[in-house]
Amino acid sequence: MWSDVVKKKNVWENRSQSSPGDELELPKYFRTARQLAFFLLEAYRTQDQFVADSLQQWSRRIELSSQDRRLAMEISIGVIRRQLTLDTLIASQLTRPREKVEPALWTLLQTGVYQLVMLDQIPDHAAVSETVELAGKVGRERWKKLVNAILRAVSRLQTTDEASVPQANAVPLSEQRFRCLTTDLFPDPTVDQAGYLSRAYSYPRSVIEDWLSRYEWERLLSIAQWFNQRNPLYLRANLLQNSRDELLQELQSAGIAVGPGAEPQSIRLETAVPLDALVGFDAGKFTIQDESAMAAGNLLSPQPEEMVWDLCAAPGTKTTHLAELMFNRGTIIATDVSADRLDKIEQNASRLGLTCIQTQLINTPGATLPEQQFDAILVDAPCSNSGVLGKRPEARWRLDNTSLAELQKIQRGLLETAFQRLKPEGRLVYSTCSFDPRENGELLQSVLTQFPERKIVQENHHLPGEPSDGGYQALVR
Ligand SMILES: C[S@@+](CC[C@H](N)C(=O)[O-])C[C@H]1O[C@@H](n2cnc3c(N)ncnc32)[C@H](O)[C@@H]1O
Repeated sequence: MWSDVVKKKNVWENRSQSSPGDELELPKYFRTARQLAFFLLEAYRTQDQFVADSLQQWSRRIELSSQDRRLAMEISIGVIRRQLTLDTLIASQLTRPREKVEPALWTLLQTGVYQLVMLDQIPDHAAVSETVELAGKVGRERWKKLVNAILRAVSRLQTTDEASVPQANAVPLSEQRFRCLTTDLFPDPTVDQAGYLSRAYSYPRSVIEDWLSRYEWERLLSIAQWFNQRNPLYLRANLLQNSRDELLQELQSAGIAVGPGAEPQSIRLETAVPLDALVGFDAGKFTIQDESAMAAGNLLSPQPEEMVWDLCAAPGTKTTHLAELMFNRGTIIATDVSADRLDKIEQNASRLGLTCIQTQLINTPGATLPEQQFDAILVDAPCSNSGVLGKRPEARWRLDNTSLAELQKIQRGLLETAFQRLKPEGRLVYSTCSFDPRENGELLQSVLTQFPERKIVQENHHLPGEPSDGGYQALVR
């Protein structure tokens, strides 16, 4: 899967380890949101397991209302995103060094502090008492005293005052809304911009320094905030099943707040809606896809009867878009290195009623690359995911130059292979969900020096939040 190509790195890896035999036992059933959140975070810390994967693995053990399930997701994803801010708050109230605190206890403190500081809807007394109680429920009575003391101390750090601009005592809550603390916990943003952004918005300092070299302060504040908040989701209407207007009307009649997006097929969901409330999904009327990703298919604009190669295709969100644009006529060879994820392309194609897609596993012994020449090729390369850090909470902690160098090698190899299979009059789209020029335009330009007959004819640069995910696409002829 895509994550195989990115060096796995656990941000907690330097912490002291629990003593042998001291492991927490996984509950038979998860019956509270906070308990589930805690174990999701522990699975991430100890096994480097993504929250979404643990949820899938434990689905039979989860006995929660959809509201509690959402709270568990909010806390676990929020803690992964905002851990540097939470750690700063916790460490400021501890008298002993962090290494002397059991790692699982630290996780529990993070969940409590997240509820105290970041969740307006949870009263402080509930955040404290529920977290203390959870310590007992996971069999760690001895943690209760410290949890109670630290959470109460963090609660006292908060004031009811809010600021509208960054300052050393201000925790960002939403765009131009900051919670003031009684003391300056973060670096002064007028003196150390990178230090403030890194600590208060929770990003590795090296990432912030890189962004600061490319973007002005105000824009960077918007980007840093955008990745930390809940943002609108987009649907792609399957135009072979219904027009966008028909789908808009159907969703509106079901009481769902929606509006048309900027791409011809896109629909913006104005509020968060559980998937099972979205009428028409099983019937193949739409796919969940960000608007900036839809732009890739539209840029390639494959035509009916063409021979198309989608080189990095799984799980097929873009492949199925290409098939819809071709009115399901012609051939799309959809290749990937992940067999499990290739199955997902077939499931998606079947749900959407698309039959022109042929999947093929590549890079395994005996498997070969497609032999023929293509009219159109999509290279949707594995990348740093820097444009989708909000949707992939773990990704911000994996952004570093070593991973980038590995990814660039793969991206270069994929592009070279693709250009060799492109008909002379053919067209290729290179796309990533990153807004880092080093794996976008700069990389493509350097590959094109080997193919001087090819030229970039259009580039889309999507900055995060303007208006949706960050990403890049280039059309080459
Ligand atoms: C950005 S994801 C593709 C998402 C997909 N296009 C979609 O829209 O659903 C990148 C994909 O590249 C695949 N991949 C990684 N290395 C590859 C390689 N050397 N050749 C082909 N695919 C590769 C990964 O398995 C992953 O599925």
